Amino acid sequence: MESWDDFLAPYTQAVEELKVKLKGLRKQFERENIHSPIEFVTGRVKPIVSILDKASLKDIPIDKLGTEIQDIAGLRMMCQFVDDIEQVVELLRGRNDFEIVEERNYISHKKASGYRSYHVVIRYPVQTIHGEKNILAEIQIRTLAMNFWATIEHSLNYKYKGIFPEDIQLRLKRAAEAAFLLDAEMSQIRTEIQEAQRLFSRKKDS
Ligand SMILES: Nc1nc2c(ncn2[C@@H]2O[C@H](COP(=O)(O)OP(=O)(O)OP(=O)(O)O)[C@@H](O)[C@H]2O)c(=O)[nH]1
Ligand SMILES: Nc1ncnc2c1ncn2[C@@H]1O[C@H](COP(=O)(O)OP(=O)(O)OP(=O)(O)O)[C@@H](O)[C@H]1O
Repeated sequence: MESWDDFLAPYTQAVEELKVKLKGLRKQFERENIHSPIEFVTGRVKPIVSILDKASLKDIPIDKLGTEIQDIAGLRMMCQFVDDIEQVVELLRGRNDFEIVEERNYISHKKASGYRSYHVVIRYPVQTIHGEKNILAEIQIRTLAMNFWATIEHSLNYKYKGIFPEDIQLRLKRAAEAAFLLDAEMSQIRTEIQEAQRLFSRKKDS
């Protein structure tokens, strides 16, 4: 079997390239002075311990890691508003530098934990000195509020090793709903401000 360094090299390459490409989208919106549906982008290569944990949990043989674990290369795109998420997904669907292999909508179908995000799994071609290598990468698209909840829940989960007491589970679910309500309220405020601005400029013109 190849070394971890050799195995992970194309994933590292893909994460670096995709970070540049996806951050580039934000820059294009900024340059054209229009609201960017992308607030910021992060990426990481899955830590080896986490790959091994997932493989053992899901009974994945070592020679199938690249095909069975979809998030060895992971990107995350944070949006201000829930509506921005659909716009980002449309932008991804329109690209021709990778192929979308799966979409998972955990916004309309939230997870039992309360987790919300939109996941897009892509097949990305990495150019290597030995030719093209296709790898899978997972892009998670979420609002800042969804990210706030998921980040804290993830770090608490780590401390509790995945098994929360029931009352904590319930409170986390409620906190996820509170984050979702906050998203809805921010969208509503934005719509009202936009309507007021439209009325104001119409009055000015007449
Ligand atoms: N904080 C948090 N993150 C989650 C939760 N569920 C999923 N995620 C994120 O989403 C990824 C898994 O995405 P899924 O689309 O559920 O992938 P899967 O292969 O079906 O499921 P896993 O076996 O959990 O990886 C995880 O690696 C996390 O980054 C959750 O309840 N809390
Ligand atoms: N797609 C992604 N983009 C950016 N960061 C991510 C992505 N997925 C996970 N991370 C972050 O990378 C770190 C390590 O992730 P790790 O893969 O161990 O967690 P996980 O995603 O919850 O995995 P698992 O599904 O195996 O439990 C965590 O801080 C996690 O929030």
